[in-house]
Amino acid sequence: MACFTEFASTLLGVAYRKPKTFNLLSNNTRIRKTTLLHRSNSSSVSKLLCNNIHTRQVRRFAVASSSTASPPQTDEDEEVSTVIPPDNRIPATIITGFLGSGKTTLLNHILTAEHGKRIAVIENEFGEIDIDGSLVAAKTAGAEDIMLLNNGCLCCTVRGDLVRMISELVTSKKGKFDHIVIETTGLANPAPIIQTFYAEENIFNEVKLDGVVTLVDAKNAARHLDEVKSKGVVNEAVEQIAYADRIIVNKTDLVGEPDIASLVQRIRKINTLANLKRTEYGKVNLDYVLGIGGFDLERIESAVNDEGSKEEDHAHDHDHNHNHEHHHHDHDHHHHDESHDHKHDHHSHDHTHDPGVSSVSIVCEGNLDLEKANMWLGTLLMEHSEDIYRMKGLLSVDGMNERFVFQGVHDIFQGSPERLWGADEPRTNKIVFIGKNLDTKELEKGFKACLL
Ligand SMILES: Nc1nc2c(ncn2[C@@H]2O[C@H](COP(=O)(O)OP(=O)(O)OP(=O)(O)O)[C@@H](O)[C@H]2O)c(=O)[nH]1
Repeated sequence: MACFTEFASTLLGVAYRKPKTFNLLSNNTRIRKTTLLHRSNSSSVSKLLCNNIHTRQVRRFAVASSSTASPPQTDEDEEVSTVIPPDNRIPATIITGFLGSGKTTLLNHILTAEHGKRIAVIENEFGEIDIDGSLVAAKTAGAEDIMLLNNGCLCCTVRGDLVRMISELVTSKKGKFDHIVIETTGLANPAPIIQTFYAEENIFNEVKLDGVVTLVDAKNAARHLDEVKSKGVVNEAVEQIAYADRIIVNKTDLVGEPDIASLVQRIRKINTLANLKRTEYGKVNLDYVLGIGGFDLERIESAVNDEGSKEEDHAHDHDHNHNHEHHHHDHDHHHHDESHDHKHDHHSHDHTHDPGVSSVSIVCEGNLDLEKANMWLGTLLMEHSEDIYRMKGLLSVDGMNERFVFQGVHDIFQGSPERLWGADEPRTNKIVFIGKNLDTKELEKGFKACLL
């Protein structure tokens, strides 16, 4: 717990201080059962991702010291394992999506479907006080609990309320529900909501973020994505797609195939990590939206491996996969840069179109030099964490027999050694960044410079 306090205070104080160097990985040969989560540290050398923390089959926060030296080995250290410990916290799913995209429709579908899960709902209806109208089905279906946040938007003013509500659920109703679903307002930016799950000790210890599900209105989304915002103002429609683990292109009954196809293409350029489905009235299999594991280190491999080829249950699956095959086989890196698709140069410079939100992937065989990788990734996070919305990766570090998996949201970084590399398995590094103004060439160059 002390560890978390340390983490939390670091977390609050870090934004304004920059370290000279930054250490992410430590090259100890002993790998322990541990899942680490760090936020950028103010010390001159800060480890985000290391394998020498004294953690014994528990999941907890940790902030590494300002020294690169390993702690003394104790008897405890004899127990060495590469297994990421089981996570029994209550999963929480965030449903987001632009105004009218079908969030409540999906929620009703979740609550009325047969899945045997007892679900607690937190609904953020900005300015509305009546949940009866929108969640009739939910109420009659017997959602375990429906809590309403209606005095502001979750992403702006009522995060404290969210924390209180989740705390209330886990203290007074623990054991009475299996899953929390949070429906945001249509104008919410998911980032602060996601960060709540990591920043609040009580929540982090009891509840794990399962995933972000983003509804996209097949008819109106393109217009929202195109919307020009004042400088510094985010385009929520773009942000909601960028942070998603699951994308549901809804209301497909209202538009023709060409429009849907071009929207899907557009979405893919923003977020190559998320799975995508097309639906009418939010009708998806429940396991598509519950039990996602979007922030689980255990699932990093499938996320980065399937990247760019994850449209499900659709006749165009084959074409889509085919189009993306070369990403994994023909090149050692690739990128998707939305900015190439937009011709908004004529906009006056005090307006921005958010064209820079895109995905960048690096896939490259070889072993990373530990020192260099630390420096590169650490500096990247310190300097660009605001622009890096999400990232996932699987690394091959020289001298480390285990694969190293990590995921991050802005300056929150979580990583762990995972299973051993197979004897004949190619030691391939894979990293996917989703973010704003990502400089593909710089990222590739920086990464490759870390290879031995
Ligand atoms: N034609 C059509 N209408 C849909 C579909 N999905 C939802 N709707 C309708 O679209 C309207 C908006 O749906 P909601 O589920 O309330 O959307 P929402 O995202 O919760 O809306 P806000 O909370 O206002 O942001 C409702 O009238 C739904 O019945 C669909 O696939 N096709």
